[in-house]
Amino acid sequence: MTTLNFTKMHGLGNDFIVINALNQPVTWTADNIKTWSDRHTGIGFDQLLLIEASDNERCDFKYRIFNADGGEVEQCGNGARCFAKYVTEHGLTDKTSVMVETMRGIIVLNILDDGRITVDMGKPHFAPEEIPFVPKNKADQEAKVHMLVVGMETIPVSLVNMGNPHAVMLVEDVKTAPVKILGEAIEKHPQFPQRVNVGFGQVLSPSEINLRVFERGVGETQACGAGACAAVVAGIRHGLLTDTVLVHLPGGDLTIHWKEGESVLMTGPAAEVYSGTLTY
Ligand SMILES: N[C@H](CCC[C@H](N)C(=O)O)C(=O)O
Repeated sequence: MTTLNFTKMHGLGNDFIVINALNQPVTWTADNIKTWSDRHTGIGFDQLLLIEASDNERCDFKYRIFNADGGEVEQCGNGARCFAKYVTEHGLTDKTSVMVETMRGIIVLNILDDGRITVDMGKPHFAPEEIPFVPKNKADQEAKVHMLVVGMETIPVSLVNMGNPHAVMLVEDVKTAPVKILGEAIEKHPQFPQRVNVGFGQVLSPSEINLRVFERGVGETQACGAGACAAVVAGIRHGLLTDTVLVHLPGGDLTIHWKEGESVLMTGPAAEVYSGTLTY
């Protein structure tokens, strides 16, 4: 039998297990992750976060992210805040600004005096090949809003890569949005070769939105940091939002700041729940 020490954490109800590979040997399979993420047969989580050493001398750590379905992905905003809380409160660093190597590049985590964390999530990208998204034709290639054919419906979506792919749509009321049905259909839509995270945004004012996210490889989560960044960036690009927006997610609120040409900054809380030992 193999054992693994883990710590359960969450960012606004988007929940994780954090595994420190700096002080224990770590080997697993995608099937192990699927079992562990199950809320009946395992611990239950949306993503598994792995702490490793970075080969980049500018970085303090390497941070890897695995969805509940076992797939490794490029970005996790709520997870980044939990990562920052973990490495500072478990004695892995005494810094309050931590540079972390991820699959998509370097992110910077800043712990604030009030315990919240601001994450520099990097710059958004929009070109179809950067999402990635396969356009139907030249007009689709150049569009700012893509008309996605989903069954008998045509859904207008804005596409943003935050390190990971996001398709964002506007809804009248998040409470009645068909998140599961449309989320499932769009996540696996053939025009997204790496699948996609699907955001349902309701504009309340130029500085405030409601948002629900159906996450790639997971399903609807209580919150999605990268999804909040993607929704705000899309709203700003369409002239609907100002450069600093309060995002209300089912699990709580995030503050997102972005100006054209800059990195997206996300600020919010992180919580530790318990530590335990996996045996497998
Ligand atoms: N929950 C994460 C996003 C995970 C994205 C993952 N579902 C993907 O496949 O990209 C967040 O707070 O940013």
